[in-house]
Amino acid sequence: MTVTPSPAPTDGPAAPCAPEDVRRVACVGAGVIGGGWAAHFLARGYDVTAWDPAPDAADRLRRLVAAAWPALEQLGLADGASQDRLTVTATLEEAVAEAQFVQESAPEKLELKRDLLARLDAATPAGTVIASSTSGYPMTDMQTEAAAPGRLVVGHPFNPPYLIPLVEVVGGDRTAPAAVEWASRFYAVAGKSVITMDREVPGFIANRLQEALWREALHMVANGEATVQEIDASITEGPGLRWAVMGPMLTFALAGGEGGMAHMLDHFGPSLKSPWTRLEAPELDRALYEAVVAGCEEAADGRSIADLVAERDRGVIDVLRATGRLPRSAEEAAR
Ligand SMILES: NC(=O)C1=CN([C@@H]2O[C@H](COP(=O)(O)OP(=O)(O)OC[C@H]3O[C@@H](n4cnc5c(N)ncnc54)[C@H](O)[C@@H]3O)[C@@H](O)[C@H]2O)C=CC1
Ligand SMILES: C[N+](C)(C)CC(=O)CC(=O)[O-]
Repeated sequence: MTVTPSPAPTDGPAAPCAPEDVRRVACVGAGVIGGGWAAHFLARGYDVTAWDPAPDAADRLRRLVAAAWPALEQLGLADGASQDRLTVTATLEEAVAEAQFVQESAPEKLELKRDLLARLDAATPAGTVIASSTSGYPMTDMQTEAAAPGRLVVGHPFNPPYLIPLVEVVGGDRTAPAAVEWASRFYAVAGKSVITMDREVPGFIANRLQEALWREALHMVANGEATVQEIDASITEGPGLRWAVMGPMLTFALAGGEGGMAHMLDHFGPSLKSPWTRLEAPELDRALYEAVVAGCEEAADGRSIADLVAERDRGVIDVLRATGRLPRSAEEAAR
């Protein structure tokens, strides 16, 4: 993981301020992820301006932030942090007019992202870094319409951005390396755990891995080999418990006993040639779609989405505490 210092982007005017001096962040697109980002930045004591074209966006955003707030109080709010520091604006231009950092979280549609990033670039103070939450589009493909593409980066979060620390940062062909460095430093200052990638990779790192798992899960549902509930339990009762502590590489190194990864590879490496994986994604036809949706409803067992969000948030906080990423008690926090 690389987190680098904070020079200004090199093309065009310098960034208006150092990452440490940012006070005002704009969140553009305020659904699940934009709302989660807004909650995170508010909890970290920033002023947040937000814009979303949906007619009910302001109410929806305020509800999302209010629902996240108990979890954020448990994590510990920054001095001065308040939901009152959120301003929802009537136009995109107002949202970004005084922004020192912009996080774009609009729908995952390439043409929409291209146009929106160009519009943001035209409206945002010169030099201010603009990050996209995209889950997979390379910035090279999204920055084509912007007049100053050098300040556009990907800042890929994980749901919910106010609880899951990781953000993957990467630029496109026309991004100034200094903008990538500035964004990485800013996210770190804002309390995120940052992986700065030095090249564009399909799916970044974590989604590339998640998609491999997801593809196999869909194959198993499509072929009736496992139910939705069995798939979820196979992770939450199995490897998922280890993955919160140690990633897949070190976890498997331990599978080699005293011999570590070298023995693990000698022992199990040849089995990678077995046809365990199906590599091609299955056809997401109506039958598979309905099987997955019905399976999730069965797994929810009457719990609403709000119930599940609260349950997830409690669980993630417990895991963060148990693994020492958060203080376990008030005494430990004071030390
Ligand atoms: N949902 C997830 O788990 C994750 C999503 N992402 C990425 O975050 C971005 C947003 O995804 P979600 O929040 O899940 O979607 P969402 O559908 O919950 O929210 C999208 C929001 O964008 C608004 N919107 C529509 N057109 C817009 C425009 N032209 N300009 C600005 N806002 C517009 C919509 O009204 C909606 O409120 C996508 O790029 C997605 O790939 C990244 C990580 C995780
Ligand atoms: C489902 N998703 C591909 C949009 C998920 C992500 O991009 C990251 C996450 O939250 O797991």
